[in-house]
Amino acid sequence: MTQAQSAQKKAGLAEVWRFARDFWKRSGKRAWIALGYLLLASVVDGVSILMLIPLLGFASGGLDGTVINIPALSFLSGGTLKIGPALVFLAVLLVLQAWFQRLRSAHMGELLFDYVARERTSLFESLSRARWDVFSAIRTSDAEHALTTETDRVQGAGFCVLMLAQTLVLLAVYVASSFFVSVPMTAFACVVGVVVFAVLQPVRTQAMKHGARVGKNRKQMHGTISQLVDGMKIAKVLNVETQFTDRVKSIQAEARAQDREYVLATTNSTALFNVFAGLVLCVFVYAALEVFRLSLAETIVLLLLFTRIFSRFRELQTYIQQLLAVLPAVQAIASMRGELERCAESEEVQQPAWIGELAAPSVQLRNVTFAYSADSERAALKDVSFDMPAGKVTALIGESGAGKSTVAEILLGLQMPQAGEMLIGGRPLLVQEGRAWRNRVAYVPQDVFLFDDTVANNLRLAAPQASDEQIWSALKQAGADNFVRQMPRGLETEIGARGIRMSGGERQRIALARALIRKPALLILDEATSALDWRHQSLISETIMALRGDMTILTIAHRPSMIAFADHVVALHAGEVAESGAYAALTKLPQSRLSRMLSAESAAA
Ligand SMILES: Nc1ncnc2c1ncn2[C@@H]1O[C@H](COP(=O)(O)OP(=O)(O)OP(=O)(O)O)[C@@H](O)[C@H]1O
Repeated sequence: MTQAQSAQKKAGLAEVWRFARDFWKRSGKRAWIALGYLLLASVVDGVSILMLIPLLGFASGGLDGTVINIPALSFLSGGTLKIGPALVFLAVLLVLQAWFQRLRSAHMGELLFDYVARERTSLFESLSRARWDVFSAIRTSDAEHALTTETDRVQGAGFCVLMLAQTLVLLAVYVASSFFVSVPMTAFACVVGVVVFAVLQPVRTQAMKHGARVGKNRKQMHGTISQLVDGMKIAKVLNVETQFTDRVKSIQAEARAQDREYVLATTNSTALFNVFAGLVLCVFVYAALEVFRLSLAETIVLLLLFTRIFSRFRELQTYIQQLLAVLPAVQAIASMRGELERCAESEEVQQPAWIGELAAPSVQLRNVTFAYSADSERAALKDVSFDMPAGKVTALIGESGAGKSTVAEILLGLQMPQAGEMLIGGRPLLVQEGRAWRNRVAYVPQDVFLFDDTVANNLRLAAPQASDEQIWSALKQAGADNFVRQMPRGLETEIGARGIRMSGGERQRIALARALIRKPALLILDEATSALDWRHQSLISETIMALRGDMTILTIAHRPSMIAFADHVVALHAGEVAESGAYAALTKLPQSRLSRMLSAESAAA
């Protein structure tokens, strides 16, 4: 065995032990209760097998035969038993066994359910607590995969630990029972079981490797399939659905090849176990009858116990194998959670009085430099400084990739600049005040997110205490009240997957209403009206103009209609401020970026 193989073997079993200990500790007393019921059921099972000896004695010696040669059972009735009481006793044992097994299964089921629910919730909590820069670097499909498929595999790991505990208990009970019949024969069965278990070590090593490969493959499959489903409309338009199907087929074929390899290895191990068991059984019968001169009844019971002992060894192998195959999922989730926890935002929402009292503050960026990652070739924002006057509307313009959305993320406190600072009402915003600041900011992005829930609940996400009147008023401000009134159940209409489907423009108006209901100090509109027709755009423009003074507003837009009402304009170019000034002043300069943008738009119109 090479050094690497030996290290892997140790790592594998050490991981099994570590996970089992951790699982047991986390499951608390419920795991012990389940094990207690299991122990009771197993002891009853062991005794009922031993009961077969007197029963077989009756069968072979006639109904008056009563003497049994087992000291362990002599306490029952001084070593003698009649058929009637023996059968009643056996029946009671069977009922008890069934009842204990039922209690054990119920406890195990609840235990596993709670375990996986805790794992999933805690991973979700870690994701939701992570800093935005860390969260946004994770692919959506990877997060979904970890929260669904991988967490289900963790449940499988918990199940294997319970089954391993059960197998060990049963093994102990059967070994103890068969010791009462014949010590040497029991020792023989145990030695054979241990030897075969040891011989199958390479299969267990393979199981762990397979588990790691499966985790990687399934993550890739999940990511690709979710991308293909998202892109189905484009596939249809381009008439390339078959290419999509081919890609699914190819990742499926890869998964199939891996699974086949694993199934072959594991079924080989089971077959090997069974062949061994068959051969050893023959030797066993010969030794019992010819060497140890046991009675027929004792030999039959020993055989029964022997097959059970051997089956337990096979189960040990199977469950350890299965556990090793799912342990990579446990490790992947633990490392993802650890990573996220290290980058968690402070949970505490420090609510400094000055933020709570803000009405429509001035907002300034001072020499802000920001790069998405330390090794990125160029910074998304370079030494950016501009002012958003208190209670006024500032328009942020610039070509695609100029850095407008990055500015929005910094203003929202989601990203912290590597250099420079943001001043709110003249005060710098500290890292730990980011969450409190977001309570006072509303944001409407281009890609609107709405829950599959009622209209009212979508708005109450931003203001849980809002009354129906307040909701209607926000909808009216956003120009959404008319179409909501026409919906079958008004505010209580389900939207999204479970309810009616809305147009892009309608969704944007609901999202705007959700932002307005918060009565924020700063409102950020990031291409928020791109899907609206001119009539609704001008309606929203009027709403925004009316909000001037109540809040400070930043509008990121390409269309003149969403800029025309701005007091102040900032133009970005390649991450730098290229121009900044009053709207009226900039429009008077024919060479200003704003004038050129407006004239290009009107020429295109
Ligand atoms: N999550 C990210 N990770 C790495 N780079 C990013 C990320 N988001 C944006 N960038 C890069 O930062 C730069 C500025 O992007 P940003 O989205 O702020 O531009 P924008 O002006 O909003 O563009 P658009 O008008 O097309 O939305 C671009 O070069 C972009 O590639």
